[in-house]
Amino acid sequence: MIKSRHESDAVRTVDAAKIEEAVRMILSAVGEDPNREGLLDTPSRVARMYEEIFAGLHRDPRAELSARFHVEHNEVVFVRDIPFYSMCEHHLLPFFGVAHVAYLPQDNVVTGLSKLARLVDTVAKRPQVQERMTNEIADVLYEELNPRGVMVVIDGEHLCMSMRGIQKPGSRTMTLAARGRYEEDVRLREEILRMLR
Ligand SMILES: Nc1nc2c(ncn2[C@@H]2O[C@H](COP(=O)(O)OP(=O)(O)OP(=O)(O)O)[C@@H](O)[C@H]2O)c(=O)[nH]1
Ligand SMILES: [Zn+2]
Repeated sequence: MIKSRHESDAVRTVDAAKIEEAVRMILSAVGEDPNREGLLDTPSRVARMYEEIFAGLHRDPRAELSARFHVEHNEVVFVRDIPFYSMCEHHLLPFFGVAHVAYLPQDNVVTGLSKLARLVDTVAKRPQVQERMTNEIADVLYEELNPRGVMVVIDGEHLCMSMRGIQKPGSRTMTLAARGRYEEDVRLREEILRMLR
């Protein structure tokens, strides 16, 4: 079961003053003058930005799947090409791309299509690695909606591999997580992969 982080401290929000202080320290550590005109508002801007891009730390991904309804449909529901932006937890640089989320309903119970995109968003907006993000989306959907199967494919580009280090822009990382019927049945997985081609 995936827990929302800080469950015991639901009101905890970003400590803007601490981020501002840290940004000023980084600027001065890299040899900049944090007091020059162009940089004066940067620490508070960065604090607001972190509040936005790490907002998923303060949301419970399970709560995103609150909408449930019955539809006469027991075949696959597949939302593909959901754009996401996340932050690599090793370098605090963005990785971004698309997530594809499929599930096989149980007893005609489905969730709202937008809720799958909300789930991707909440899990992405945290310090992450792509593998864990893929697994968290699959686990939350499988545990909360109780479908017969779930499959998640993520296709991401990591700026820590593009703009620094090994410097391979355009390289893409694919990760896959399968649960239930998708874990057991290779033909079901192939059906999803065919739809992605
Ligand atoms: N498995 C995985 N690795 C990631 C992800 N994002 C970044 N990394 C890798 O994390 C690794 C961290 O390796 P380190 O050797 O500790 O850090 P580094 O010296 O900056 O490594 P280089 O990126 O090779 O320069 C790198 O190989 C990154 O490519 C991710 O989502 N999943
Ligand atoms: Zn990285």
